[in-house]
Amino acid sequence: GQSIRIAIAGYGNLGRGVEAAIAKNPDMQLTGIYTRRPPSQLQPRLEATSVYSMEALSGHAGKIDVLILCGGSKEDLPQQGPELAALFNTVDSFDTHARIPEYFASVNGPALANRKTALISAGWDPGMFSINRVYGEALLPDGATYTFWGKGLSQGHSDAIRRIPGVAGGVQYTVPVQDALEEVRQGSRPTLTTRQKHTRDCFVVLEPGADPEAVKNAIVTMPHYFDEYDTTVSFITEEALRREHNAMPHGGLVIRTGNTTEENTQVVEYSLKLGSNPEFTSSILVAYARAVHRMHQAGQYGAKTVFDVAPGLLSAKSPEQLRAEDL
Ligand SMILES: NC(=O)C1=CN([C@@H]2O[C@H](COP(=O)(O)OP(=O)(O)OC[C@H]3O[C@@H](n4cnc5c(N)ncnc54)[C@H](OP(=O)(O)O)[C@@H]3O)[C@@H](O)[C@H]2O)C=CC1
Ligand SMILES: N[C@@H](C[C@H]1CC(C(=O)O)=NO1)C(=O)O
Repeated sequence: GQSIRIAIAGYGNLGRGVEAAIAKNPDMQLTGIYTRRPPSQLQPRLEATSVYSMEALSGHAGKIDVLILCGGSKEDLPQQGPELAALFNTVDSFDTHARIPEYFASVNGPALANRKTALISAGWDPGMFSINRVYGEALLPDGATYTFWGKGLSQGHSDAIRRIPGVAGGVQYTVPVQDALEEVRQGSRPTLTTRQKHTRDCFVVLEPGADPEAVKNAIVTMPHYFDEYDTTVSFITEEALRREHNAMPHGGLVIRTGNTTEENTQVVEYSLKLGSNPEFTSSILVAYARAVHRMHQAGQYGAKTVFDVAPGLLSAKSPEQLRAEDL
């Protein structure tokens, strides 16, 4: 049938990834990129991609089936999510876990009032890891769940660093504590605090004249991002950032160890090894855009999470094909 018309709001790592992911999905077409910067400033991946200013977006509501929000979770999505869910069916990757309940409510109101479908917090964590945490708990009620990330580049934490006054650029790597990972792998089901599972290493380029101590303090005390972790902050040049920190690999795993009887232990593991965090995340957002389009057509309005999406809706295959080929 008619291809699904996708647009991108915000053109950073995710925006570029969504542009690439759409090209891998023949049932979808990219109608345009919308940016808060002057459109002429952007070099889209694909020459043919139309770039518009964000102001043009409201006038284009009739030609977009799903708008994928690629802004930063720290400051962009809290404003753009609720605003755009009033006008479009949306998918976003909001990942400030502690704030998801309030964000869900802020998006649900405008989406319901305007009979739109808004999927929040898609991606891999939150997203695919969330689904596997729920599978683990539901399938093995007597057990323990562990999530480990990295070593890799967290886009959410890198975005949060870049929003600090005086910061010109920066990245954050998440490092799992090997001993903790080993303890879990040996099945001893340890109780581990946030601080015992990961450390965070930040590399920051300062604006001229910025105070390193003030920036370092703003990072290590940042609620929901760094305050519960042992965090290092290193100051580097713009040149070093470009040369040594332009790859965005990541990965991680969700482990559920449980007992179905006293004598039988079961272990479920879901793991990711990502060459590019943004491209993988974007590929997930595009698959969920297919589901959101179908959920909207079925009259399922309001804010949704990945817990509300039947897996079959993600696939380009028909239910009949899925039953015949993948069950
Ligand atoms: N749930 C999950 O598993 C995951 C979630 N995420 C989330 O995705 C969010 C976005 O990540 P990411 O795409 O890496 O963020 P970026 O920093 O690359 O982009 C964020 C926004 O900043 C603006 N921007 C981008 N580049 C520039 C630039 N050179 N100059 C000025 N503005 C710029 C863009 O808006 P505009 O075009 O309007 O200027 C863009 O939408 C993260 O904050 C994170 O929370 C990321 C990975 C996984
Ligand atoms: N949301 C994360 C995706 C994963 C990575 C992560 C971390 O390293 O803390 N937490 O969740 C991101 O923005 O990259």
